[in-house]
Amino acid sequence: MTERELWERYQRHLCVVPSVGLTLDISRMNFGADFLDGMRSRMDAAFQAMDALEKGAIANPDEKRRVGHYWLRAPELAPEAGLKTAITDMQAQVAAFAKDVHAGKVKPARAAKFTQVLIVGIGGSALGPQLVADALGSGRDAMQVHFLDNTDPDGMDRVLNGLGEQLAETLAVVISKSGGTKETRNGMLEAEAAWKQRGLDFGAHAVAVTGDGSELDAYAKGHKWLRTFPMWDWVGGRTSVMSAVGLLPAWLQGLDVDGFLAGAKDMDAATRVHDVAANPAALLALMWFHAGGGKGQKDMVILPYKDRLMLMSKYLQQLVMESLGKELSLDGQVVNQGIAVYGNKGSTDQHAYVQQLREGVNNFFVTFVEVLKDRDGKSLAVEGENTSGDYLLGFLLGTRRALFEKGRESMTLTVPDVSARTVGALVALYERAVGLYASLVNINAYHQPGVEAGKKAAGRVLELQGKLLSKLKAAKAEARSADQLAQDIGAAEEVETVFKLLQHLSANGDHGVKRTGGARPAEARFQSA
Ligand SMILES: O=P(O)(O)OC[C@H]1O[C@](O)(CO)[C@@H](O)[C@@H]1O
Repeated sequence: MTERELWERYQRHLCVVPSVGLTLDISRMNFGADFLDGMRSRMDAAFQAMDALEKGAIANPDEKRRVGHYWLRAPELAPEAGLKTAITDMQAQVAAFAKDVHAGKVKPARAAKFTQVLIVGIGGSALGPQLVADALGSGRDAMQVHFLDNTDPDGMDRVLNGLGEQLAETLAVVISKSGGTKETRNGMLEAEAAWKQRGLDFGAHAVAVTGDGSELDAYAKGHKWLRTFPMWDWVGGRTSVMSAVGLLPAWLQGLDVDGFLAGAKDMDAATRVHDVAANPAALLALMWFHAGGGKGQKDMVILPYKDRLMLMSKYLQQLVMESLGKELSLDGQVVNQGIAVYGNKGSTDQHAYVQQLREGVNNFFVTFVEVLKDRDGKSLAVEGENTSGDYLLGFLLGTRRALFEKGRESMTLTVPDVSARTVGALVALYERAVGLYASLVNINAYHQPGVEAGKKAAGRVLELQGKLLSKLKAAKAEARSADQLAQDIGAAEEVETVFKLLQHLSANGDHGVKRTGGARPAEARFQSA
């Protein structure tokens, strides 16, 4: 194609969303002239499924749940008055609470005000708040936000020790929809211990966001925490950033929550239309289908040319992969669907994996995210009249061209700035695209049965550890091999897990297990010290 023909193709397929100032360029995706027409009936069915979902149909049949994240920014569209009130009440509660915190009406015992927020959560109960905090935050925020999003002891030490004396002015926000996620429970207990160590009452520094009646809810109430805020079964964790999960941290940080919700609402209006050419979510879903043959054969590389959007790929990794990575279709057929997502930020990635994108295995499509506004205020001319921002665009366009020359496909999302409105709009755009794509490939986007297997297996590992420790204590100073110990606890077949457990126990002082003997598994001996 000549440059002129590409320009024509760019204009013909450019999807413009004036309400949020966003455009989606699909001209560098190599779909044929009849692709969009050929997909029309599938797409119509996807639109109808989405319409039904928004009206309150059971869109998550496996869990028999409704899917209501679109109502979070348009409560008036909720199918029942009770749902609408639940949302507006939640919005009012989190806003009022944050106001009281900022004003020092809700205050810690040993400081005039809360100045720091520690969010404890994982997956959808952390990724949204992390994206928003990083995209929109600054040193001038009302409160600074920190995260515990794993059960890694050293990771937690780093954050808690970093807060140090500031724990006295830190508000802990423990977020878990289910209220039973072990990583979050552990983070909460470790945080509680850190507060206690400084003679502080954790409950007077803590709030929870969780489902009514959950373990966390009971703990928070039982330990007289400051407040609990609701989470509902009709909001999925990975689409919860506009529930109290994301709104409470954003309010506390002092971000433009109204703009965030308004951007999403405007994007919802734009992506609700059944006209594919005008609907960027439909076009995204169709391009994903085109690129991967409806089977996820190509990975989605998310490349925002903006530091503030660096967490977008991490956020979309959960949204896309937990939603679309499914073994079974809605009809129960084995389909093993999914699209792998990765990325970081440009132009940084041009000095890392973009080499492979241009010359290596062609198993991906790129989504560039271009942000028109470089910075607040004027820029320095770094070379001639060129600014750093001019370079950033130059690198984006250069990479887009270099990839296209080698037959590697890309799309470009262009937004005016990184503002609350834009981030809200981007979240809403991808939420809708994921839902539509799921319909195109006939899967349930709203459950995550695969995650349970790993959780169950982890439970078994910890059960084995309990047995092992009892045995080691009973055996006192007698050194035994992993094989012998596995037999001792009636788990001969699980000797590899037993060895891994012993290796970990003996590397840490917590349980008093000592390792002697050789470096190879069969030579190692373990005993209670
Ligand atoms: O909010 P919760 O219930 O703690 O769950 C956290 C995350 O864990 C998952 O259930 C997966 O294990 C995600 O879907 C969810 O976002």
